[in-house]
Amino acid sequence: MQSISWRNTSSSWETLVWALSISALAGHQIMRKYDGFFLKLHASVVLLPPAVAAWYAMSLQIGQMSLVSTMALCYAIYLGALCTTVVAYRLSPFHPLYRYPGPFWCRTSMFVHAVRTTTGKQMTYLKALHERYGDVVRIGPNAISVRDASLVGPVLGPSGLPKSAFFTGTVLTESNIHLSGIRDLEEHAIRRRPWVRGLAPPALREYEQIGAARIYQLVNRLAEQKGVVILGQWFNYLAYDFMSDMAFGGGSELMRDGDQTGLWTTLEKGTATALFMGQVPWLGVYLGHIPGAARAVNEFLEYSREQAMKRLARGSITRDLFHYLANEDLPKKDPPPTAQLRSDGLLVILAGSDTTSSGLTSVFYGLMTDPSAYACLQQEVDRFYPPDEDVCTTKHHRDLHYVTAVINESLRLFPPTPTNSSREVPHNSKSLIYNNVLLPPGTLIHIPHYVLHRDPRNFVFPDTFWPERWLIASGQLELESARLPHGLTQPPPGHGKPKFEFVHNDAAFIPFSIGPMNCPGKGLAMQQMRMVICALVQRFRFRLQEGWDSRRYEEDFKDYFTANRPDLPVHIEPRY
Ligand code: HEM
Repeated sequence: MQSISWRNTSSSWETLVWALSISALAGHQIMRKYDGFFLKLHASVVLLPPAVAAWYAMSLQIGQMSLVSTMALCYAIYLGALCTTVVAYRLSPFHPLYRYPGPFWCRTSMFVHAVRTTTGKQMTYLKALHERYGDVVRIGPNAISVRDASLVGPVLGPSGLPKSAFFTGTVLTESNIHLSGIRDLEEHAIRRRPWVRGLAPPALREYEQIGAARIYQLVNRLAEQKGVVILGQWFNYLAYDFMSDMAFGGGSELMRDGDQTGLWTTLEKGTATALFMGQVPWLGVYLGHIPGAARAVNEFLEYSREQAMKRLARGSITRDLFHYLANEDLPKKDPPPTAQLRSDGLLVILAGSDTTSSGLTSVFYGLMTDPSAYACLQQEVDRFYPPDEDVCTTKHHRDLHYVTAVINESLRLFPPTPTNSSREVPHNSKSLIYNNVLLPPGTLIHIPHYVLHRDPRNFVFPDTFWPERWLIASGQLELESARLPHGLTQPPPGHGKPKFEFVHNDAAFIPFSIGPMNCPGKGLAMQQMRMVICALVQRFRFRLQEGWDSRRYEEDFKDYFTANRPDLPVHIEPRY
């Protein structure tokens, strides 16, 4: 009798295991079809089947276990089957990205890559992967990284692909998302219009005074400093104060008061968490529903939202970027909804401050580690901005060829967004083929700037700071008469060309990205960087702190979507 009941129990469990396994297969198909943010649906798929199975087992008294043990067993069986199904499919030849090589574990879950990003070394990791596996590497179940410059145009250009959900994950919400996270191409184009007006050349001329006031303040503050000065930190403060002027008509005085509330630390902590969430956006959005989760990101988001609300309440005092974002330049047009202004105000700070500051820090690092490049730049600045010339007039900017070359070279070696955000082939599209690379629907494509910029097929001496390459490439300087990178010498006149092939691929230089979702702030960032360089080089002489190992810059340059960089300790001497 006992053996019959045992057999009944065991066959009932068998049935239950089968039912749970089949539910897991169905659950996987539902997840694949509704791959996005469907909290209730996803929660139902994950939680309901084992709960039903446990209730069934308890009601038939299968196994005679406690409720907790029955539930635990049903969840273990179901979730085990679900994970096995998902992983087996992702590893199988039936997966559309099976053809692409890449690390084994990356194929199983996007978490594997997401964890990698927490080291801040995503850019060198991706570079190493490309060196090992080739131009197309599978870095996630549905994600590839591409190192082929010929794909930049098709993927990012005018008829390129929409953005992925990366930014949705970084800001922990899919509602009221800022411009950068809008995935629908038409909606994105409409939302971008005020940004384009507010960052077009006529508007930039209006901002010159706002920018100049902050730069004079920086020069005065640096003149007061004694001993070692952490230059990168001053650039952070400058960029943040300036972008707060642009976004909120003021409200930040880091250069005057220092970072007393730890705002910059919050920003840096926030970007690290945000980058992780960007890789697994569903997790970011779902965590966003839990109060207290992802605190570092939330603190910064809240701070910026508060500033935007204050600015809205105050109205315009000067013509800043917010003036355009709020349609104040088009009196007949209604202002956008407050939620949109709040999220776009936040984007001004996020997109404009850390990036420009990173670019400036890399420029000064490059100059101080290459004294002859510093001397060339000094000469150019002195020619256009002698001591009695106002450094904040932009009238000479178009003639500052060497300054521009130094900026380009710094952004090439140390792009402020080293790996960029990804694009996605829409789920309802057909497979695309670009230059023999097949992109099935739902594929995420990363084109990491850092990797393209450091590929010797795109730039000769890819790891060397050599501003002259930009002048040679644009025909302003002959290779035969150019200063060569450190350690190389020109053959004497009449003895032919230097013994290397000059390789320079402008299409692979994308620090501001390209296409309809590129950086609309490029003009403002370049204007601001030129002003700062001229102002500082006109007034001071910089040198690295003795004993500071300059290799640390490369080693400690980190990719948390925007780049964290070493502090750059320097000595400053006034020139007059
Ligand atoms: C050196 C400085 C800067 C660099 C290297 C930089 C780089 C970038 C890059 C690479 C993107 C494209 C991201 C993507 O493809 O998803 C981007 C987007 C953006 N940047 Fe910048 N940026 C800089 C400064 C600025 C400034 C000063 C602003 C002004 C507020 C700004 C505003 C934006 C905005 C609004 C977007 C989103 C564009 C869109 O989605 O249509 N950036 N930036």
